[in-house]
Amino acid sequence: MTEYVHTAAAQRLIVALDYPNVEQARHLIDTLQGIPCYIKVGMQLFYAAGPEFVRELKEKGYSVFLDLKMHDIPNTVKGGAHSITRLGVDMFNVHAAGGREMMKAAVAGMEQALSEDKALTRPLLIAVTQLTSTSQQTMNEDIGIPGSVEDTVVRYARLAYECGLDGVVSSPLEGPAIKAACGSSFVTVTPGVRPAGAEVADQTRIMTPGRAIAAGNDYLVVGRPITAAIDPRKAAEQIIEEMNQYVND
Ligand SMILES: O=C(O)c1cc(=O)[nH]c(=O)n1[C@@H]1O[C@H](COP(=O)(O)O)[C@@H](O)[C@H]1O
Repeated sequence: MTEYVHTAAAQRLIVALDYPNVEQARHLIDTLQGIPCYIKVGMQLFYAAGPEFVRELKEKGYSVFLDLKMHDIPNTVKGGAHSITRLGVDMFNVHAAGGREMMKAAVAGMEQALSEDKALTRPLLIAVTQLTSTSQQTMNEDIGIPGSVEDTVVRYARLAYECGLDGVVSSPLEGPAIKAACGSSFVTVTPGVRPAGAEVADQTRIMTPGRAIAAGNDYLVVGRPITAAIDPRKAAEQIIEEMNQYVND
């Protein structure tokens, strides 16, 4: 098989399979065949399709981000991280707002699974900071966290770093401040990506794919600009081409 033309860029695109059933998810996967992108399975699909579909994606050779955003007491999150790691995913996440003990418990659950099954590869464990749908006003007035979104995101990122996590989910806007605080190898996974002119919908902190990569972010999460496009493959390829202009390796 010939290698995909923009492999390095494609591997940094995480396509969010936000679908209600396996049939629709499989259809998109078939449409994207040959593009070496990451696939994200979130709550909607996982609660409908379960771990079996995650295994199917792994068998098809995809890198999988299981986005269940755990946020619970440390013991429960430890158990969740253990079960998720055993599934063999490549990336999963918890909410940084769960705090230090909860994030350390997630690391412990993951490490326990890795020590029990040496065939597993260590996944990236990522903390959600402030959701990309959250505006400054919502964070200050509804959630009740004072200050700027960027300061809050960086505070969460530092905490996640101290707890031994591999990176954070944030908007692409905060990527440079996170890297400055936690180092360039601390991974930034950034939803809130919208090609110029695309429907913004419920996202508030957004950037275009090219700018998000140029800002130094590692992975871009894109859902509806691909899944709701008339031609999803073309939409994905256009995003990858735009990313590719700023990818150096
Ligand atoms: O953890 C995530 O993936 C996530 C965090 C966040 O702050 N914002 C956010 O949009 N996401 C996810 O990223 C995807 C974005 O989808 P679109 O807005 O359709 O591109 C969705 O699957 C969200 O669940």
